[in-house]
Amino acid sequence: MESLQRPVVPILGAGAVGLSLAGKLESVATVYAACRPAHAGAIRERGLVMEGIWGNGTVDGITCVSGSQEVPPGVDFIIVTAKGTDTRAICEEYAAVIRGRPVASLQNGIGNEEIIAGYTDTVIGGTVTTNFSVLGPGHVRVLSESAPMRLGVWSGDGGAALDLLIGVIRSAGIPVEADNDIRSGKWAKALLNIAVNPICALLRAPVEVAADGEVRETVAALIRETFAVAGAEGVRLPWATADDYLAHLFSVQVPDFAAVYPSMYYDLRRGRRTEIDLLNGYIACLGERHGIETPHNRCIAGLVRYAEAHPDAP
Ligand SMILES: NC(=O)C1=CN([C@@H]2O[C@H](COP(=O)(O)OP(=O)(O)OC[C@H]3O[C@@H](n4cnc5c(N)ncnc54)[C@H](OP(=O)(O)O)[C@@H]3O)[C@@H](O)[C@H]2O)C=CC1
Ligand SMILES: CC(C)(CO)C(=O)C(=O)O
Repeated sequence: MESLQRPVVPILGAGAVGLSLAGKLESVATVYAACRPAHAGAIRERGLVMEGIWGNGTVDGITCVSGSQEVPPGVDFIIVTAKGTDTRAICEEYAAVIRGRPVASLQNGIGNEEIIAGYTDTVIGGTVTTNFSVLGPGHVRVLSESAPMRLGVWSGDGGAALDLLIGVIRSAGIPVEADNDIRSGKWAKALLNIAVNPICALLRAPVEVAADGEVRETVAALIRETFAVAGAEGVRLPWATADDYLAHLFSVQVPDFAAVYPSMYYDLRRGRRTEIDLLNGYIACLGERHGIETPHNRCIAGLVRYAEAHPDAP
């Protein structure tokens, strides 16, 4: 069957992550990238330009689309890489493509899979611990891979879809592992984003700032509060205590990403909404529900919301 040899994969919300993935998957799959017109125009004209650890060069053969009518029926699986603030809107826009098909999310934060599950039965949760950025229209850069991609069935009868997805991603040369508790996996990835994304966005600094003597205690407090909330939610994190995770953060993750800027930094720089309410804002909200104090997460979420609302502030 042709689709088994060269699966058909729409990527919804193709920016830094989605275009990089499209560029990599193009060698093994037929890729449709739902992206903005500026990216589509540049890619149609001269291909996708990639640089960094996923390869340097120009990738031809990605089909850019601007609506569900441009995607053929019966796709193999869909990957969502829009910001969490756009998940519902892009699912609505591509509902006809999504319905009845397996859909994977590679987004950060908590809550995307629940939204996607409103549009299809089989949802695959995912995490990607690599740095991606957009350098210009149809031009992306990939840096600093700290852990393999992780994918696991979130809902539905997704075992076969998960195997296919992992096989395709692996054959494209991307390190990937199955995760049999992807709910915890999403929280485990969110710890990194809760720790560094808002701090780097507000301070306009790369990830190394998280280890600075003036900042480190705030990062530690964000994580301690998150562990307390995760415990109340019954989430089993891979680290027994907040201090165990903080040791990993400061010895592995911050050094791995020291020189790069997280996605939230680019959101604020570009005057876009951030994912703060799927990260620190979400922890503050859950903390309130459980009667757990989360002053640091509440405070930093408020600062990010202020910065979102005042994009021209010096
Ligand atoms: N960047 C990174 O290093 C990493 C990011 N992530 C996560 O991956 C997700 C994506 O992040 P990232 O790639 O950085 O974000 P980007 O903003 O670079 O990419 C998302 C793209 O989707 C576009 N988009 C949104 N809605 C639509 C639509 N309806 N049709 C077409 N295009 C649409 C956006 O356009 P517009 O901006 O105009 O709305 C944007 O170009 C986030 O959840 C992020 O947290 C995870 C790991 C690493
Ligand atoms: C891992 C990291 C920090 C990579 O940039 C990320 O997830 C993000 O930017 O949102």
